[in-house]
Amino acid sequence: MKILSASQIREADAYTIQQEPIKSIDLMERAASRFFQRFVEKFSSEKPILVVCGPGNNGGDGLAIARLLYWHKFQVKVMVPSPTKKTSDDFRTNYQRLPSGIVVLYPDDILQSPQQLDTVLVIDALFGTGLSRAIEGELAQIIQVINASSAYVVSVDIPSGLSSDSDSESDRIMQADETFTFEAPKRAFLLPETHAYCGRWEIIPIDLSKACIEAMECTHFLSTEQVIRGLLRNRSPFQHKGDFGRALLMAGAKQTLGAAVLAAKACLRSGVGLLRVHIPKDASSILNVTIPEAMTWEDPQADCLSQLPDTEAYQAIGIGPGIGQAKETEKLLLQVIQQYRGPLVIDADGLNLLAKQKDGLALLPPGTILTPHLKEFSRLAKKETFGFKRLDALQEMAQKYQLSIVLKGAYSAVALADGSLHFNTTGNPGMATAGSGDVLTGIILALLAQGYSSDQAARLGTYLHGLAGDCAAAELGQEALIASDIISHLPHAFKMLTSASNHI
Ligand SMILES: NC(=O)C1=CN([C@@H]2O[C@H](COP(=O)(O)OP(=O)(O)OC[C@H]3O[C@@H](n4cnc5c(N)ncnc54)[C@H](OP(=O)(O)O)[C@@H]3O)[C@@H](O)[C@H]2O)[C@@H](O)CC1
Ligand SMILES: [K+]
Repeated sequence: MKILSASQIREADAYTIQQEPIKSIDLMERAASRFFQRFVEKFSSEKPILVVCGPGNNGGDGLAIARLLYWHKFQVKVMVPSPTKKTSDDFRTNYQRLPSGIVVLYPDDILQSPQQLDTVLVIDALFGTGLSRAIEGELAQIIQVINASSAYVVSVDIPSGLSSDSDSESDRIMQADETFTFEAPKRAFLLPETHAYCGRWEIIPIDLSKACIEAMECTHFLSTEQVIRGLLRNRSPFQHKGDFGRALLMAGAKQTLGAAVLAAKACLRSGVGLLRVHIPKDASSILNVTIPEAMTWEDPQADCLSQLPDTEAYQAIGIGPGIGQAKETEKLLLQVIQQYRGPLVIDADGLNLLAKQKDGLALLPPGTILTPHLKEFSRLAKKETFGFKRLDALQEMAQKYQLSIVLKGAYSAVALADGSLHFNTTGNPGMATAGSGDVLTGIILALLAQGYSSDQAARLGTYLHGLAGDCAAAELGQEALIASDIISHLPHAFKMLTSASNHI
């Protein structure tokens, strides 16, 4: 699914108005009535509602929503900007259409007695995608008092003050409990710094022109179930284990063999034909007992990995989980990068060792997959960035070095060599636990060995990892979830993807 920028949405609005054709005010009515339909499915008419409206079309939506609620017996008041403020045409039309029974308040009425907010549900229609600067004055104060109150907040299109495609001033953003957004998700919903402002969000379709949206050039996408399903290959009855690839996993050091075990189990649970694990000396017995399905290759050293095994026989290599940062291991990583010609996935200390090199990224073969979390990404980029700037840096890195990079977190962002960014839609906070990243490496390694391209393996692997985590959390809760639970739910995740549709 495409994630449109604010200007692309404006373009789609304008195209729809012209081509459908439909008047702007009628498109606003359609948006308001779709919002209203969803709102009444979720909320009863018992709680009084305050719709806070800004001067533009988001405020116009708010006024139309207030009218529809009033007609359906909700107790509703509206707040509009002071009369001296400039308002949009469609705002004014909907202001004129407001039934006389609706009480109209001004910002001062609320600022003078903010305690009234504690007993209402607020519908936030102050600013939408037309926000062009930080909010100031009375409406900034309104946001602050609503955030300080115990009001439940449902935002129209986007939390007011949150810019959909660029960084925003954090003290002037409405903190929504829910956001009903029109037609397409907004980028700010997916970033670690801003996603919390939206609360739970959902898309309200308003039938903008499909032809227009399809024709739009886009760089940001949501990895929906439908898209991911299209990536997963069917198995034919005549395929044998040789068809599903041989993978080599280089993982573990003396104190961190668990990482090797987790990555290896996840790899085997993700469809690989054969797996060999390169581990430190004397660790074979542990691996043989915990994962009898895996073969091992023992390094001459007992503390860390130091020597390159014969890599010829493998379709893909995964390196990093638990390997530590010993000098010998650093040398080994560089040998792998420079000598191996198949696809690679690099994680954890593999990334940290890479970040230590002067220009480590330039050494990577095109198509390599990196799976950093935020801190590892900063180390690779050699600078710390935040919000949209981090996203830009991610896109730039993937494009410049022709890599697939999975930036892990809520809505993990998968940046591909073609400059596109794909936000993952599965996963939950229970997965922020030790070993979770090792599991992801194992899954991606298995997919690479099976012949998935690196951009497919990065997106599909990230989705499956999150989906298995969601299955585990549904059964066990988020708090008790450990990385092994993600692995044990991988079969459910694969089955869900190959059976009936459940996720967005
Ligand atoms: N037909 C359509 O297009 C549809 C649109 N829809 C709805 O419209 C919303 C977008 O509407 P919008 O473009 O009017 O922008 P919105 O965010 O309401 O207001 C911004 C206005 O305020 C101004 N302004 C900006 N920043 C400011 C600030 N910090 N402090 C003070 N003022 C500021 C800015 O004007 P400026 O001063 O920059 O000239 C602008 O006039 C969208 O989110 C959706 O809800 C739906 O109905 C579907 C159909
Ligand atoms: K809003």
